[in-house]
This record gives sequence, structure tokens and C-alpha cells, in this order.
Amino acid sequence: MSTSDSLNTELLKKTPVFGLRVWVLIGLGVGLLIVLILLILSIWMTSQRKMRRTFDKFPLSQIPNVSKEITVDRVGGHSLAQSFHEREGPIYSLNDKFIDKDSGKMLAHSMSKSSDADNMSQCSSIYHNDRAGSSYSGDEGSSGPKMKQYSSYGLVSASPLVGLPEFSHLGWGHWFTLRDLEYATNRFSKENVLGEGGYGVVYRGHLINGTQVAVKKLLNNLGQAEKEFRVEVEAIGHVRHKNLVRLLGYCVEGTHRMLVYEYVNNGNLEQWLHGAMRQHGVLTWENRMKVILGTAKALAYLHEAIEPKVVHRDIKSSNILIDDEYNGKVSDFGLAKLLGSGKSHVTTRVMGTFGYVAPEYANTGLLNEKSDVYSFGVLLLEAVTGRDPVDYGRPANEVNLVEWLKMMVGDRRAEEVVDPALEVRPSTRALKRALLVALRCVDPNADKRPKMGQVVRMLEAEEVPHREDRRHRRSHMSSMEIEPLRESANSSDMENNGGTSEGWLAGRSRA
Ligand SMILES: Nc1ncnc2c1ncn2[C@@H]1O[C@H](COP(=O)(O)OP(=O)(O)OP(=O)(O)O)[C@@H](O)[C@H]1O
Repeated sequence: MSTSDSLNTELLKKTPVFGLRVWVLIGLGVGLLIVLILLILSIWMTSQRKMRRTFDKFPLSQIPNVSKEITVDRVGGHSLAQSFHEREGPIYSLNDKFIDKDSGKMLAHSMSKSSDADNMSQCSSIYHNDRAGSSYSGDEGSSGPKMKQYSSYGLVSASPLVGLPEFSHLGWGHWFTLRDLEYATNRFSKENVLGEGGYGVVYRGHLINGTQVAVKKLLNNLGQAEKEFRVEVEAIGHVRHKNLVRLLGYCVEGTHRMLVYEYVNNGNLEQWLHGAMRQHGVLTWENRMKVILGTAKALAYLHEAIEPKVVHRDIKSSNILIDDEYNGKVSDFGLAKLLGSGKSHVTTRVMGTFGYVAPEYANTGLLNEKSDVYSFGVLLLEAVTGRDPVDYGRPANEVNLVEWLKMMVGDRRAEEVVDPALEVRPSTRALKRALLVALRCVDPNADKRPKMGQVVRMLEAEEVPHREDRRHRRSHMSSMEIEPLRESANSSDMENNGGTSEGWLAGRSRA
């Protein structure tokens, strides 16, 4: 028998497997193998595609660190940073750039100069320099941009990702579509409403990657041009600090204007002092001071560390959000400007909130960062006393918190102003320090109020020295810190009440 005949015979033999012949079994085996290979291939390809899509869509934690390659072009022989430094900017011009004053590095550049800023299908973005742990190392001496897509202003134009949400892979934020945010907030459901303020309704949301966010749906009757809105949001979005609520992105679609913020999960100071969060217990003195100090640092940053400086205009307890470690985070900064001051309903917003507004701002509309300092002083008094800045439920001489406080200090009754809800009272020294700072901040004379940087230093000072250390104290706490207090006390109502805060703060008893 030939070999092929014997092979045929072998193939035709029946096997114990369902009596199938050998050749049928071999065929089945090969077929199964092919199907298996195809299956594995398709699973692999699908997972690859998914991964790419997730990355494209929400790379919040995966922004590639390419800032080292950023170059800052020179304009007329000057670096941009230098030329911005040389220019005296207005208080808050969002079409301008933010610069870290210490380093002179550019924090942000508005997208208004982008050649394709008008093109909705493109996402222009900007780069930032986070003060803490910056990875920016722009080579200012470089003769030209290293990456093609940078315009000569250092702007980045991300390539259009047709059909996918835009994101700025070098900069701070995301351009969300209305659909993204509808999905995140369950179609802006009532259950997700966190609250409503003068600017619009705030919703809790979850992005597709699980990130919790707060979506502020702005009142859409502002008629603000799309480009202008985006320019301003992008400028605000770059101002970053541990104690400022982070803006993650925004949405501009039709008449919709939305801002997407990091979600801060532990209520706001107003709720802790007077409202919903009280059921979680009383905010301890230490946590109150932690929140206050964080707020002071954020304001010092806005006023003193960036150029042009930012005046918040609406410092109040409901704008101080609190995280689960009791860090205070200032929200709504820049919104008054963002939404434009010319619009009628915004006018009241620009004027801040009753009880917190500095007298000169309320009277004349004159605005500078010292108005924020005043509001901060009121906030501090609110935290110390647990009282509302204005409370018509109280006797006439107690309605206005600042006036009442001055009266109490003047009457040597400062120990009585502490929030009675506090289970553990602060030490006299800690109380003195807080009141000293607050009284200086609410000085009727704006020029005499300290800068926020000074406020931070005063709050951080280990302790207010004893009376016996007074000589020493002059060097410890600079005269800058003591003298204005005496003057402020003299110029304030306290004098009429027979005493000065400095007298009390120095531990003197009334003769
Ligand atoms: N990023 C956020 N994370 C968590 N909650 C937030 C966030 N932003 C705002 N909220 C909450 O949403 C609610 C509404 O906030 P919003 O700032 O709009 O109003 P407001 O501060 O009460 O008033 P105003 O508009 O006058 O500032 C508040 O309870 C606030 O604590």
C-alpha cells in the first residue's frame, strides 16, 4: 500500500469522539484555533481603542508634562514676561496675562491673540505655571518656538479632535460640551442641585472618568459674546492656588455658559457657622482659623503674587468652601468681572454682599484690594463670633457685627464675643490675635488696613507677646503691625466707647 493510501485510511478512521472521523476532528481543531486567534485580536483592538478614547476625553490626571518644551518668544528684544512686568496693568484685565511676580514667569496668556480663537472647532489653550512645584522651565533665551503649534505668543492650539470633546493638553482646562455636562449632572436634575447664587445654579456632577465636579450653570441672559467669555474664563482658569477652588473647564454652547469646578466636599463656611453643616457638629476654633488662614493666603496670592492682581469683590462666608481636611477654598473669584459689570443684575453683585462691603466701596464704588481686606476682616469676626455680619434679629446696637465688636472691645468685654457654640474656647492669646487682625482689616481708613500678605504673617505668628514683652514686641511684631491698630482704634468708634483695642490686646485693665 502506498503512503498516500495509508494516510487516507488513517484519516478516514472513526474516533471515539462522537464517532467522528480523524479528518473531521482535525478540521474542527484548526477552525477553532482560527476563531480563537480572531477573538483575541478583536478584544485587544477594542481595548486599545477604548483606552485611547478615555485618554483623549478626560486626561485630568494624565496631562503630559511637556511644559519643559515650552519656549517664550521674545517680543522686540524683551521676553514677554519682562514686557508684561514693565507695564502697569489695570486691577483686573482678563485680556491680559497673569505673571508670577516673584519669578516673572507667565502664568497664563489669554487666547485672544490666537489666530484661530474664533474657530469653534479648535480648542486654544494656554499654559500655566503652578507656583508650587512648577514644572515650567521656559527657555526665554530661545530664538523660537520648539513646537509648531505655538503661536508667537506662546499660545497652544490643540489639533481639532473632530467629534471628541476638546481639551487643552498643555494647559489647564477642558472645553466640555453641553452633552458632557448633561451626562455628568443627570440632565441637571434637581437632586444634584447644590445651591443657587447670584450667578446661577450649581450642580453636583460626575465626569465619565469618575471625577466629582461642581457645575455652575450661569444665568444665560447675559448676552456675553462667546469669544469674550472664553478668553476671560481661560484667564481666570489659570490662577491656581491650594486655597482657590480650581476651575477645571467650561462649556459654551448656544446660550449656555457653564463653569466646571473641582468639587469641594465639606460645605462652606456659612453653612458651618449658621446653617446646614451645623448638624455635623461645631467647627472647632482650630478649624475656623485654618479656614481663615487659607482664605488669607488665597487673597494674598490674588493681590500680591500675580500680575495683574485680582480683586475678588465678594468675600463672604458662603464663598469660602471647605474640604475634608478643613482647608478653606475661595470660590467665585473673578466672576464679577467675568460676567461683566455693565449688566443690570450684575451691578448688585459687583457691589458685593451687604455687611461685608468696605465703606468706601459702598459709598463711592471705589475699588481696590483693600476692599477685599475689609471683607476678610468681617469674615474673620464672623468666624470668631459665629454671628452674621448683619443680623436684624438682634438688639439695635448688635445688628452690625463690626460696630458691636468695636463696642465690646472698647468696653473690655472682648472675651464675651467668642461664639458660645464653641465647645472649647480659644486661649485668650489666640482670641487676641484674631481680633487684632480683624480690627485692623476693618479700619474705616482703607490706607491703614494691612495687606493680605501682612495678615497672613500676623495670623501665622506664633503668639501675641505678653505685656512684659512689650519692648521686645516692638521688634517682634513690627511697628507696621501695631501702630496702625492704635490709629485705627483711635479713628474708630472704639474711642467713643472709652478704650482702644490695643489697650485690651496688651492686657491692660481699665483704671
Ligand atoms: N466647587 C464647589 N464644590 C462644592 N459646592 C459648591 C462649589 N461651588 C459652589 N458650591 C455650592 O453651591 C452653592 C451655590 O453656590 P454659589 O457660589 O452659586 O452661591 P452663593 O455663594 O450662595 O451665592 P453668591 O452667588 O452670591 O456667591 C453653595 O452652597 C456652594 O457652597
